[in-house]
Amino acid sequence: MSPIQYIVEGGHRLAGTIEPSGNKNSALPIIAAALLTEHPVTLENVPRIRDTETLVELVRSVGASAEWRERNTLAIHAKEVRAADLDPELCARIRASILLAGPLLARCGEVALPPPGGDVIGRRRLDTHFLAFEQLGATVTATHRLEFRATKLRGADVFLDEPSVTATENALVAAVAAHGTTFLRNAASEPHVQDLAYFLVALGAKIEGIGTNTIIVHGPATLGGTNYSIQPDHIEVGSLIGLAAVTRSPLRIAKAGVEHLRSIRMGFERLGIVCGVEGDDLVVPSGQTMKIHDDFGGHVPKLEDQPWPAFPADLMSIAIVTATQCDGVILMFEKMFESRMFFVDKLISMGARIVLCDPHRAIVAGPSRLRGAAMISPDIRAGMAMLLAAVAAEGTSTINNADQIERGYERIEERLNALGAKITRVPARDGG
Ligand SMILES: CC(=O)N[C@H]1[C@@H](OP(=O)(O)OP(=O)(O)OC[C@H]2O[C@@H](n3ccc(=O)[nH]c3=O)[C@H](O)[C@@H]2O)O[C@H](CO)[C@@H](O)[C@@H]1O
Ligand SMILES: C=C(OP(=O)(O)O)C(=O)O
Repeated sequence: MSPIQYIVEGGHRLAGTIEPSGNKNSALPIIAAALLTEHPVTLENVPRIRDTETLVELVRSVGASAEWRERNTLAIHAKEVRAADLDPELCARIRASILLAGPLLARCGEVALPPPGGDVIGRRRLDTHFLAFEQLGATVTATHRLEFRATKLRGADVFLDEPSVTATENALVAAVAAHGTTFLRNAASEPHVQDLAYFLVALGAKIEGIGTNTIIVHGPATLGGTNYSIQPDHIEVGSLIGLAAVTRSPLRIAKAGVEHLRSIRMGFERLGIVCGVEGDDLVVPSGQTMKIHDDFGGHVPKLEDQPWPAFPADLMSIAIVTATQCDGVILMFEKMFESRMFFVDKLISMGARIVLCDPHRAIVAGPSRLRGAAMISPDIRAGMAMLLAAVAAEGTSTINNADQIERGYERIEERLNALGAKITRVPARDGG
């Protein structure tokens, strides 16, 4: 695949209706969990993005069939699987390759995985995965490969040392195959963790406490096949709210999955952006005040991310670029990842007024006029934040390494152009 560059002519107002794709971070664990059953599974509303394409290649490499039926429908049949010879290069492309550990351990009794990749946004520990697998009766050896072995997985009362999303997902899948009841305490409860749990229930698993931080699994389940539709991507919805705000454009985000948007809407409301709900559509009117709400007594407010149901870490970059267009001062506090904020340098060179206090905190003072610039996308969300800045800026911007954006957002230039943006997608000339 040749590297991709976006050339963006900024300053155009947008309008119209856009539907979010299926949730990337649901699709990935669900595709991996389809390996748990020997019966056919059909998944609808699967985002056709680089991360899902890579995981599909990995799923095929362990002996399952995986065919795209329509653009976003994926049929998987894992009649037989072998947990051997996973391609290190494919595993290193995505964080989600670690999600093969749970289903392959359950199906094959052992698995050796090359280390996962994913966004380079700070240290990404796997200790919580190891803790959960060990408590479920597996032995774990982590050297240049991650090796998991269990002749029999046993239900256990597991207390996760942090509510890690992918560790909860791996533990949940393993618990479905384990003998006895498992309690997963201090579990992550993000919409994608819930989506995976509902998929497992559709296969025949018995799970209580979905959406809470104590998940109870009664195993082992006798699993069948299913047809399952992936939920809309709440992170994409948040990105589109940011897009509407920075371009001062009216947008309707159709089929937005509004039940999962409370903390996201609350975060944007702090920036003076208020969305309406009509059925399952989210409406972002133009004419927002874009005035940052001070804390009581006129104190400088802050927006911080935390595990669900709080404001999600994957929207922090989008919130920062949005705040540059709002009137007032706000502290943006990225609590979870230590390298996600460095991209603000680029926003500063475009004219934004931001002080990066340390790797976790940035003060944004707005509004400021952004000018087009040459950028390189470091990760999915910073890349999307740069795209928002470029669409809002005066003049032309280039974003190299746009492949990163396409790891998480499907046909984004085509879909934003349909709203009135001017983005051209070309092979990068300088390899960036
Ligand atoms: C494929 C996938 O689903 N990736 C998502 C998943 O990654 P992933 O599952 O890798 O992320 P984790 O939930 O494990 O943790 C993310 C980071 O937050 C830290 N942490 C976590 C919990 C906590 O209470 N305190 C804390 O500081 C962890 O130490 C880690 O550095 O969840 C992240 C956090 O929502 C998202 O950014 C990723 O998009
Ligand atoms: C960090 C992300 O993805 P991953 O965990 O797959 O790298 C993301 O979706 O923002």
